[in-house]
Amino acid sequence: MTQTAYASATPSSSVKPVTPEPSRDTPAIEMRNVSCRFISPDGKATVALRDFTMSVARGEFVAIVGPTGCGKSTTLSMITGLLKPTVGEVRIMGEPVNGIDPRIGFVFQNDAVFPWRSVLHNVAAGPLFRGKPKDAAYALAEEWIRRVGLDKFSNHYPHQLSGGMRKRVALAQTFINSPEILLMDEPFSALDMQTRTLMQDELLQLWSSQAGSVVFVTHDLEEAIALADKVYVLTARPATLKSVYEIDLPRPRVMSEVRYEQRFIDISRKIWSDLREEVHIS
Ligand SMILES: Nc1ncnc2c1ncn2[C@@H]1O[C@H](COP(=O)(O)OP(=O)(O)OP(=O)(O)O)[C@@H](O)[C@H]1O
Repeated sequence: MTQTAYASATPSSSVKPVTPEPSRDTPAIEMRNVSCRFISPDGKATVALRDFTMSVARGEFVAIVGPTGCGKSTTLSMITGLLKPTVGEVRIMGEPVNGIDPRIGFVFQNDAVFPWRSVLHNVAAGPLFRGKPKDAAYALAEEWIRRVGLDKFSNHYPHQLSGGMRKRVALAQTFINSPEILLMDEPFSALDMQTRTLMQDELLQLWSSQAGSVVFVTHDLEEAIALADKVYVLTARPATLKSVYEIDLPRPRVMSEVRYEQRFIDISRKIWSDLREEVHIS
């Protein structure tokens, strides 16, 4: 585990020139000295993020933790292009963010499933929307439904499924589009502990079968450490980057076991001592 001080983040002079076909070395996501300020209708300013720098490599799994309301979701919104930074720059595969990018997939706390569509129609919606022929889209949807263990529930509607099953639908809906970048905002926080552990295992299996990068926002430090290659710790609002930890736990990781390993406990203790100060401030 190595800790990188914020001040030692890569300087902006090392930004590589934009090329039509970025090399595999170009980070999937780069946020350089990004700040975000909201102005309310009565003119009050809220600084949600200040001078934030992050680089996510191809295929890397990054988790972001920080006190409530510090600016974690705001960070994801800027990667999606839904929100523009007030200051600084966000790049995707070496190019400035320009609107909604089809290479990016999302999974949020609330399931983005259509309640009036069956599991099959929900999972097929993405490929159909992207212009895939109907037969191919439904065949692919069936394949993904099988991969997330819902083959017996293809014709069920979301209200007939448990929270964990709906989350599986959400994962199938996202992974079917082979996203190069996956953004996850507290995706499992509404689930009970046991289902949550199963879903974390499932996520790691799906992620290791594709070459995508993940940015995973969570309140749960143990979840962040168990899943990620790197954990970014944010300060209390206005959030700045406090520290970055590389998580050197070997893969594949088994969620129900990894938390009991001594190395995991040591890493948790170290990062928690950093995060605790911020949670107390907020
Ligand atoms: N559109 C907006 N307009 C005004 N203020 C906003 C807007 N979006 C977020 N904020 C404010 O910016 C700050 C950061 O919000 P954000 O949702 O990014 O925090 P968070 O770390 O994801 O929170 P949580 O941990 O509670 O999910 C908060 O104070 C929030 O009220």
